[in-house]
Amino acid sequence: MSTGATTLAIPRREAAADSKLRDYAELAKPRITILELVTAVAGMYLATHAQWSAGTVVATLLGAGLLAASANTLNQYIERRLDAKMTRTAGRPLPAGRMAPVEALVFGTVCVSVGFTLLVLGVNLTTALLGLLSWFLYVAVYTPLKMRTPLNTTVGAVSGALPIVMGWTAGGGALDTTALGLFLVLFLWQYPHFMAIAWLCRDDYAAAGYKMDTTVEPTGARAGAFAVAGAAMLLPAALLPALRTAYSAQTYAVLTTLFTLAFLLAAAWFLVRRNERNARLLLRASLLYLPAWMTVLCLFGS
Ligand code: HEM
Ligand SMILES: CC(C)=CCC/C(C)=C/CC/C(C)=C/COP(=O)(O)OP(=O)(O)O
Repeated sequence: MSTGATTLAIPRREAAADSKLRDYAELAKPRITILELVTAVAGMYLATHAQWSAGTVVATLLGAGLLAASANTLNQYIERRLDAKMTRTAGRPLPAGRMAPVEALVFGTVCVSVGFTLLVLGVNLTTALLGLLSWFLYVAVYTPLKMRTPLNTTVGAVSGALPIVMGWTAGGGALDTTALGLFLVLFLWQYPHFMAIAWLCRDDYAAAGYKMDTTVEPTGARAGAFAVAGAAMLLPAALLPALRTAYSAQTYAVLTTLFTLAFLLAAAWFLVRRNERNARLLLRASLLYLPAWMTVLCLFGS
């Protein structure tokens, strides 16, 4: 009998360790963090034309990844009681009670310390400071502002647009017009991306008391207008990073203009008919737009 108890005990322990690991991963919001890291790789590729050292790539990804994981963890630590009120987030480790808040606090603090140190020592000071700025804006400005004003989105968008610039400076790029162009594309892209989500999750946001564009103006017309404005301004902004390039800039300009127009169309369609289907379409378009733009940028814009 005791043999049976032993064989059963091991898988249970493994399962517990596995679910603990999954909880830590969930604190880092892996899908957002991974896409952020992909943008950093694109920025770095552009600066180095892939003549990069493996050490710098690893240090940049690890450092930026730890900073993003920390920011997302501390955001969930601060919002643990509010997350419990929203269907979308109630199952997260803290609101669901699977993890003690102090555990998340320690994890978030360790990640930001290690991540920042890694960027200072293994990459360069500019990249480390940009990372710290992004972390600070997300944790200390964006997160508390969500309860006060819909302007929170603008602050969140600055934070979310910095990792591509971090990749650029990690690869030796200067804070010049190319860096500004990269920043602007990511900054503007977040308006259609988030206005679609703000519409889809408006009941959740209202239940928790968040001041989002779709809770302070529930018809969604304002959110739709922001989505269209963001996508429209992408048309000139997306051309900036290719200004310094030679012959292939034309191919880049044509392709980027084409799918920015498609993105704009999805935003306009959402503004005109604000329903679940069109909001999902716009969200999906946003998640396709970024990889498409980065691919074209790396192939033809560098
Ligand atoms: C103002 C800035 C932003 C806000 C407020 C925001 C908010 C959100 C929220 C609430 C979700 C979850 C949607 C859901 O559960 O259905 C989400 C999904 C996502 N966001 Fe964002 N986001 C922002 C910027 C970004 C940035 C900068 C990136 C990466 C470059 C990003 C990448 C993603 C990805 C990959 C998803 C996952 C979609 C999925 O679950 O399949 N977001 N965003
Ligand atoms: C290098 C570094 C520090 C990168 C940070 C990147 C980062 C986390 C950007 C913020 C993007 C953003 C505003 C997401 C939404 O959070 P939310 O709080 O609205 O999402 P939620 O409702 O799902 O919690």
